[in-house]
Amino acid sequence: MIDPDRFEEMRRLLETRVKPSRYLHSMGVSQTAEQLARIYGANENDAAVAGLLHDWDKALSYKELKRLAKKHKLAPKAVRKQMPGVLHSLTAPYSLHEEFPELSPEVLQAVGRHTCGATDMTDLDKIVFIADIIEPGRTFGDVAPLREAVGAVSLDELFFMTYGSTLVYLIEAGLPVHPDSLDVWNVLVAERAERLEEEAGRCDSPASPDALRPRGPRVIVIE
Ligand SMILES: Nc1ncnc2c1ncn2[C@@H]1O[C@H](COP(=O)(O)OP(=O)(O)O)[C@@H](O)[C@H]1O
Repeated sequence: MIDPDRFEEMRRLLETRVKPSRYLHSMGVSQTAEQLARIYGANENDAAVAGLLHDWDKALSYKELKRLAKKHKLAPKAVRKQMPGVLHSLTAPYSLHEEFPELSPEVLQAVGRHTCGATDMTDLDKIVFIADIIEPGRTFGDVAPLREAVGAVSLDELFFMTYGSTLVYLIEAGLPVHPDSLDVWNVLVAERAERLEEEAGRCDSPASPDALRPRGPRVIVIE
């Protein structure tokens, strides 16, 4: 738990570290992540802190990011060379741990996964990833359906939609995609198929045993 005074200190340090537009984006991600955590029952303090600090390493040059990524073995050479834009998320847990040793592993992990995700995302990881895309300051891409889906669909479904939209965006823009992202996507597709199958098993589809039961209140079960 980061207390309000410490949060305020982190906020001020971020403001002096990154450019104004990045600072505003970070404030938007922090607030959006906190709201998502409230809606989906995750830790609001962790979400607000991870959202605030997720772009901490955007202040570093590509040269420095590549050096850190190589030092900590965070990305293969092809990724360091072809898509240096993803490196800030991978290096940030190391930089933030040095700067703020009290940050929990959960918060550091969510920061580290905010760009490319992972095959085993926690709810906090998903929340920070989604907040980065849908915070109010984001104007690019078609984020409206994602914003409309908040609270109307499960967190897993919202993350599936958000991850898919970032991949579509990258491909349509002719940009390279991190090689691990296809693994992430395939896990999300498989997990979603399981969820849909479970849901279909619970509702009155012709294939479900429920559909064969008599309609109307013929039997009242009192538990
Ligand atoms: N899976 C991915 N593979 C390769 N590049 C990606 C991937 N996801 C995002 N990017 C790119 O990485 C950069 C940083 O993305 P991100 O961290 O989401 O944005 P921001 O730092 O503005 O919050 C962007 O240029 C984005 O297009």
